[in-house]
Amino acid sequence: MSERLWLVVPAAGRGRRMRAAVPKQYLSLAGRTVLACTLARLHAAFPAARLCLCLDPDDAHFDPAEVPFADWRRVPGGSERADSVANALAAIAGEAQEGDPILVHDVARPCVRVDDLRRLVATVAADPVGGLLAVPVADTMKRDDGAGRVSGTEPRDGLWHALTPQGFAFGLLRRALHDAAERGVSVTDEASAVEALGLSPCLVAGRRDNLKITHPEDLALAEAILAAQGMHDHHADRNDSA
Ligand SMILES: Nc1ccn([C@@H]2O[C@H](COP(=O)(O)OP(=O)(O)OP(=O)(O)O)[C@@H](O)[C@H]2O)c(=O)n1
Ligand SMILES: C[C@](O)(CO)[C@H](O)COP(=O)(O)O
Repeated sequence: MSERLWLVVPAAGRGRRMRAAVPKQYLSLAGRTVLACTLARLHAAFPAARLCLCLDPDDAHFDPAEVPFADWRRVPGGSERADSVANALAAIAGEAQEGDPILVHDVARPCVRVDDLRRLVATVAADPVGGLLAVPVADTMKRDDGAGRVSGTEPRDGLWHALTPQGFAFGLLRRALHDAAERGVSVTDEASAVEALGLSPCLVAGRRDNLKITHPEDLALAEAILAAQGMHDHHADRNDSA
């Protein structure tokens, strides 16, 4: 499976909400960078996959030594996350087959577990549309009134947090992102572009500790999660990157 698997890792963001001196993918985590941690997890799960790493063309922090994959390429990021992913798909258009599985995973999600990665790939490989890792909402959800007060409580039955990775066939995903861009539909994940085609991706229940490092407090959370995950995945990562 992983021989023909393409991994697209959007890593061209500026990390504005993190308010750090460098983009958040280059902050230190578990003795490495966030980027190195995330790529190590992906490589532990899919060592033979082909990696498209979306980077800001002006990225001055990237170190190619942090990439454990044998077959990888750097792809210019775009103005939005969806543009970065679309650029990656355009970069492999001459090699990828319509049905090739594309797995898109945020570089900002270094705590994803190898088991979840492999379960998602196996599930979407057998699904006619594709799908995403997600977790059911566990908190009561409030909508604000724009002035810092509650305007109402949203029903949470059937509500999920979309995570990554998200997996779809190359042809479908490229068409979905192109159509969304053509129609001016803003999408913040791959699944919403596929939904805009009228399709329904499958939800694959994942772990709640698949945190997206977004705000300053998230880095310490990620450190604690990786420590709590112990030698299992961490050992696999270390073995992988040794
Ligand atoms: N033009 C962009 C914007 C984001 N990303 C990537 O998409 C993922 C999710 O985006 P987000 O968490 O919003 O990262 P940033 O855009 O860097 O954060 P912010 O919105 O706070 O600036 C990240 O891995 C980020 O690097 C990307 O590849 N290209
Ligand atoms: C793709 C994603 O991680 C799913 O939750 C999320 O949509 C990314 O959003 P961001 O604003 O680009 O971080």
